[in-house]
Amino acid sequence: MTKAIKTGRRPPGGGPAGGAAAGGTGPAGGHGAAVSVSGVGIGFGSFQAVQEISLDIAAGEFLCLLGPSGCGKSTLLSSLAGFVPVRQGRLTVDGTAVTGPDPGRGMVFQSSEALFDWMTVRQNVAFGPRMRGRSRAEQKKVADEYLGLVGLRHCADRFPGQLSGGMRQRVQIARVLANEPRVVLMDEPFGALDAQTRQVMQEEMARIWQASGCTVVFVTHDIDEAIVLADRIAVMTAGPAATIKNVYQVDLARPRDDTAPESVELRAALRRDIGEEVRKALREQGVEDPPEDPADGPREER
Ligand SMILES: Nc1ncnc2c1ncn2[C@@H]1O[C@H](COP(=O)(O)OP(=O)(O)OP(=O)(O)O)[C@@H](O)[C@H]1O
Repeated sequence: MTKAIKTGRRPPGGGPAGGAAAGGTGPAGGHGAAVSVSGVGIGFGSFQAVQEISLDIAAGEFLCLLGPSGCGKSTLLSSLAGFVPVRQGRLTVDGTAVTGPDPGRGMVFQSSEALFDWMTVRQNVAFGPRMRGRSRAEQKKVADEYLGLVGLRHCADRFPGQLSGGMRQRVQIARVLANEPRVVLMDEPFGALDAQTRQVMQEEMARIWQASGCTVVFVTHDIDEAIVLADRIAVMTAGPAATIKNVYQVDLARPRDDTAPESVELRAALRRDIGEEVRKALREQGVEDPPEDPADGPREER
């Protein structure tokens, strides 16, 4: 039986649910790492963006971070990437403290401008292996392997500017995976795509994740996207000093059926959580009577 279970504020670091290829091996034999976020606070100057964040993410798990705009999702992801130091608490990957960027933690951004426009698609994907001193033959082999995984081997000799937005995002994902990361951090990677392409990319992402065996931390505004992709969904409170409001286990068979009663129930719970936080933020901004249903308020979630 499938079910969605609210596991509360500080869940134990249980393994992935839903029968995914958790901890499996990818095309290059990679596998996910366990990520621990323990009592983490992050700030900028006098501003405390997030505080007391604790999450244990199992090796090979797909965790979605969901929350109102500006609550600190990207900030937490940037700290996991090693770009922003934490002020309080500790971040570890397989028990080793995160102290800076590392190729073992790959980041996929919302904008595919991160690609090198003057390089072909294959050269973009081969960039990491090239930097690591792999031979030309190995670079090509790895690039073609990951381009195959994202369904773009036929585009290897094209330039990014000759591809659609969805294709460019797939190249970005292949480029990150070619570094054989054990953790992939994704910051609204499909946020700039049209609805149809986004849906296709979500299906592709589920397949790529299962094939690669990576641990994924995926930031999104989109409740439906989180339900399609996640083993667990961590909902953040509104900032400043945002923290984890609730964590939901998504024990739904893959591919996900968004009309299943459990999906409908989970969507309602997530909308309620986000709605409460959006209304709280609006009240703090001086809006006296924010709308009851978040769907009537700012479109921070779907
Ligand atoms: N470099 C920085 N300097 C100062 N404040 C920052 C910096 N980066 C982020 N912030 C602040 O930290 C808070 C969290 O920002 P963040 O971008 O992490 O939120 P978010 O949840 O990812 O938002 P969105 O969903 O809109 O992308 C915001 O108030 C933002 O203004």
